[in-house]
Amino acid sequence: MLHRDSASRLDGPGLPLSGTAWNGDTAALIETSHRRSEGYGLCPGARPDFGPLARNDLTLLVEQNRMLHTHAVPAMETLYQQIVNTHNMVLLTDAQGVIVHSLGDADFLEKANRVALTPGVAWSEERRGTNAIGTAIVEKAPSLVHADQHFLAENHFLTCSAAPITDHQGRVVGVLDVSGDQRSYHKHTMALVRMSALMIENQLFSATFEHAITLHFHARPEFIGTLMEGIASFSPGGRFLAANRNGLFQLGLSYPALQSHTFSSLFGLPVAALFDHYRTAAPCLLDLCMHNGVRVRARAQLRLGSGVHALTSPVEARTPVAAPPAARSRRLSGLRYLDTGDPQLAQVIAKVNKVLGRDIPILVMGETGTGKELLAQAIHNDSPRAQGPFVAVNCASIPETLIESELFGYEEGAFTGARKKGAVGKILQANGGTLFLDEIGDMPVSLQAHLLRVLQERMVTPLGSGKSIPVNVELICATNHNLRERIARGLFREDLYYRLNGLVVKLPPLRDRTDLDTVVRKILSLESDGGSYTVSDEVLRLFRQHKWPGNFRQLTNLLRTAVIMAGDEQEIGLRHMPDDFLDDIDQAAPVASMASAERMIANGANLEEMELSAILKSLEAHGGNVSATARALGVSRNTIYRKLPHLK
Ligand SMILES: Nc1ncnc2c1ncn2[C@@H]1O[C@H](COP(=O)(O)OP(=O)(O)OP(=O)(O)O)[C@@H](O)[C@H]1O
Repeated sequence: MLHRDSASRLDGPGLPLSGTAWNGDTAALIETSHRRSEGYGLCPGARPDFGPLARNDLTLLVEQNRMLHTHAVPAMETLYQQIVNTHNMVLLTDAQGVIVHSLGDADFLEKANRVALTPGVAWSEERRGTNAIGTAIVEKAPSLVHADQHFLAENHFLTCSAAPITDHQGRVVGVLDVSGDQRSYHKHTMALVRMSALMIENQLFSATFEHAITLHFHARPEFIGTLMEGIASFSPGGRFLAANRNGLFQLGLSYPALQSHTFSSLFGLPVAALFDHYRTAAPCLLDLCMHNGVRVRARAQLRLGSGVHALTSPVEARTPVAAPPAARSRRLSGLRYLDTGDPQLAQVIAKVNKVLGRDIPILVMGETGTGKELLAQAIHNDSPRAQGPFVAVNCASIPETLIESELFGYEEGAFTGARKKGAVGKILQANGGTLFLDEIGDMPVSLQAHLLRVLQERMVTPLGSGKSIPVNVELICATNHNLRERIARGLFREDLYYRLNGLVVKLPPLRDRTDLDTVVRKILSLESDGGSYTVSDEVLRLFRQHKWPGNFRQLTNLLRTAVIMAGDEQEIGLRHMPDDFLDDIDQAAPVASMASAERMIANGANLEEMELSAILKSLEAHGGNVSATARALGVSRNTIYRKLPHLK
């Protein structure tokens, strides 16, 4: 019997895992494969002598397949433990079917050697006729070749189950196979091989996309973290990079089709919202709606720079947020980058420049998203401590019970649940560099005295320890609260306030900035990796009128989406704006239309032309939707059709 993968697609493309699910047209497949074998000039009765590779060539082969070998061996060993003493062996081949590694039962090895089931020997169809390895490569699907289904008579004593191992582009990079005495055939072997191949594929995927944002998702939360989960990777800017086999299946798109997608176009959320989600105290699984309307639950991992940061704890989540991709961080690195022509900001930068390296604590005030953290990072980068660490702690996102140990660290056994060897607190981690305490206004009052003591004594005493450690950090704090008001309400210690506010600077909200045009150009260039996108005059005018409650965060996300929407068009127009922005604009429509009407009157337009222009603009803003346009303008759909009959 030869079976090809025709598994039910209920749970995923590589599953279900029971051995009963293969019901392909096996006779036809065998026949086709046998015909191919004849076409290669092979003869069933022949005993071809295809000797293994010389030792040096085998070493080279293993080296060429180093990554596959490294990630496959642990899975092979686990698989072998399942079938030990069943007269079988586990084999790994390269993409051409040459055996790279093998593990086997001693009593079967002698027989296996007879037919050269050993490293260095090729098991492609061209060399050995119909066989599970070679046929899996040709068919790009799991294959089970049993007894006399093998083309060569000398292989009839074998039963072989093989599954191809593919990379993130669906290319076969190797084959995993279990071969044994045909009398030892077991219907579950194929399922085990398929599971192990999937495990290897996922390992390879993780290693390939080590420095990417990775989303683990499934419609059923209990499948996250299992072989069934979909995995998709994105660049730090949100561009789709790759998905594993189950990820492609759940997304319902091929790898080439996914190339033009982003995190936001696939999961309906800007990638920055992912960061924000994990800034909360106890991030739960994300609830996302995919582009095809299917709801999935998800967990994200951010792997930027060195090390893996699972976005499951607020502290871990914070560090990567402060570590944007290399190119971007360079451009956003210094205070000069932030000076884009707004006089209020220029003053902030001038003040900050004067205290750089003077050991004066800086308190940055400003609404959410005005760039407080970016300013703190720029101060650090321009300071004499630039080579030291920059450690950011968001006091609002760490649960009250954890903040003390996060900041001050703890000794082994300091409290129930403490890690075996204790932990170094954030303050000590920042030693020699800068400690950025974001949302300082939210720090619990009970801890404020402890922090004040550290700042005054410049010594940290980890929880549960009698030893104080000297510490040298530059402190920058940020808040969007009015701290004086909090002092009056007894929520913030006055003595700490005076210790923190060496220099107080206030970042202006985006709506008050006079350099919006430059800011937009800068963000567009960043978001398109140096591309030459521009925004239309009309969009810029609306930007100037908008209140921007989310400030830079909102503008950055909006332009990121708009760049993707614009694609090859270089000018971003209203039609590229997200719906929620247009809804806000619609509410401010009277102001907008009055401004354009004034301009048109100045240019000598008559009433009819102005009316037509208003309709066309509204149509553009509503993506050509006549009903929405009519609603926004307070006229009937018929009126629109009467004015623009070509729409009918
Ligand atoms: N001047 C700027 N130019 C370009 N992008 C900016 C600028 N300032 C801030 N941003 C972007 O806006 C987003 C928010 O910035 P940041 O986290 O520094 O703001 P914040 O004031 O600390 O926000 P929050 O109070 O919510 O923590 C980030 O993605 C940042 O890169």
